[in-house]
Amino acid sequence: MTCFSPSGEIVYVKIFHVDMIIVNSRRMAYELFDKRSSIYSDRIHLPMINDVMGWGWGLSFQRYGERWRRHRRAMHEKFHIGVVDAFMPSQLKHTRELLRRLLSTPEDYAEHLRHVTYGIHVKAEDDPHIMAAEESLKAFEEAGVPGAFLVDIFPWMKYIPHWVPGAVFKQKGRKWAKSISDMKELPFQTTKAAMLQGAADKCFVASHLEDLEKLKGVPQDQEDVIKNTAGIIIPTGLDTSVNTMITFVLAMALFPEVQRKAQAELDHLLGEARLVEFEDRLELPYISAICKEILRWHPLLQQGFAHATSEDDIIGEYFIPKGTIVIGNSWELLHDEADFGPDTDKFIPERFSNPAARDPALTGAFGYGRRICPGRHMAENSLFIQIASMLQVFEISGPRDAIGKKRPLEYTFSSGVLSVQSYRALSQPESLYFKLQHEKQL
Ligand code: HEM
Repeated sequence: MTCFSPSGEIVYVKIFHVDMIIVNSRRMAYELFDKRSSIYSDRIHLPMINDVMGWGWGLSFQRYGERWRRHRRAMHEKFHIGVVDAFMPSQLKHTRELLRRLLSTPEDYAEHLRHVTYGIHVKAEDDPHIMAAEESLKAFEEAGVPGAFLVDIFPWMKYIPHWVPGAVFKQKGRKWAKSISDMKELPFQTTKAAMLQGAADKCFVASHLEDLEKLKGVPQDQEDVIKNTAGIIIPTGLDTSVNTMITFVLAMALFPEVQRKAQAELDHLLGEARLVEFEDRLELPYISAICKEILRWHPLLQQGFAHATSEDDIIGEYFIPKGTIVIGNSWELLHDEADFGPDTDKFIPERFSNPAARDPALTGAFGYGRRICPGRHMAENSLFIQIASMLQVFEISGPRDAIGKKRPLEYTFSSGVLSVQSYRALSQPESLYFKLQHEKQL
């Protein structure tokens, strides 16, 4: 069953016994996710992810309440806007490494982005931390769509033993559960062991554990809270940041006039004197506008990440029962011409020179209300330094044929929880050009 509010601002859908509303306007998103945030900040319990795969410890899947609040606080303490600049030296160092890697094998740009995004000391190939996180992410891609597994509709199925013929979901779940557990345990144990030897870098886990030693009267399970929170950083932050950068590479190949304008801004400020740094940000308004336009033009989570209601509610004449899935239609909000000016399907960073244009980060690109992405300040810093540095050093262009003639650029975006650009096509050796502009500085 489907019904629309007269204005189309919300759409109500019922699938089997599941109630769902889709929020299509910024006004309604503000009304529900912000003004009524105590009702609209829950998540539904997905038996496949939480019980079969054992991922209930992940902040993103936790129900709204005291447990979630403690995990969210642990995240906030290290990533809020007042402290996040502490990551800048490491973000800069890894961006420089990205440039050097791009210089040697530009065709592997997607891999290089993946490798340097976090600044964890990963081995070049088959790093166990990254492999566990990537397996878990693949599992999430499959299981994160509500209803993808029947056990989400008939929760009693979670009791079926894995050896029952046909219980494929249980066999998959067992396999994924191992990667999900490794993803949480391995980095935590590695850091703890390094701390004991006095050799740990200042990182999320080390800094929390140091604080913990000094604090008195903390709950006994606080170490678990730290471990759980650390364990969710890679799966929530890695694919989102890397794929946003891959969208940037695509946009630069598709819109060379934007790239030229950005490079002119960088050249005017820095010439060949030095490589760009965080301190230059205020003097690079066009680069900052590109960062915003990347988040707006093709948002990675087009339908956000589903919230749920924790109490019954009434919107106008509609009754919204407790347990309703609530989806913020981020694509719609980020393409609303009333907020972003004309031609919102086109990549036009100039739209942000109008002071009335909204900030995409606060219009759905990072989600909504109390659940809004806690890593967004760190992500925005990463985007800025990586985008500015890549534009300063390379010219990015689309595919060429054997004699160097430009070929049309083909690309697709997937339609899963994350709308990921198919970079397989783009990363064919001959297909993307990174022409060097300022090698000396590397
Ligand atoms: C460009 C990069 C990123 C994008 C586009 C992005 C986007 C999002 C979105 C749309 C949500 C769902 C919010 C909601 O439920 O309303 C979210 C949640 C979350 N993000 Fe991000 N994110 C990014 C980077 C990061 C990074 C770098 C981290 C970690 C350092 C991170 C950690 C998280 C966590 C833990 C949640 C779950 C929050 C909760 O359920 O309370 N994200 N993100």
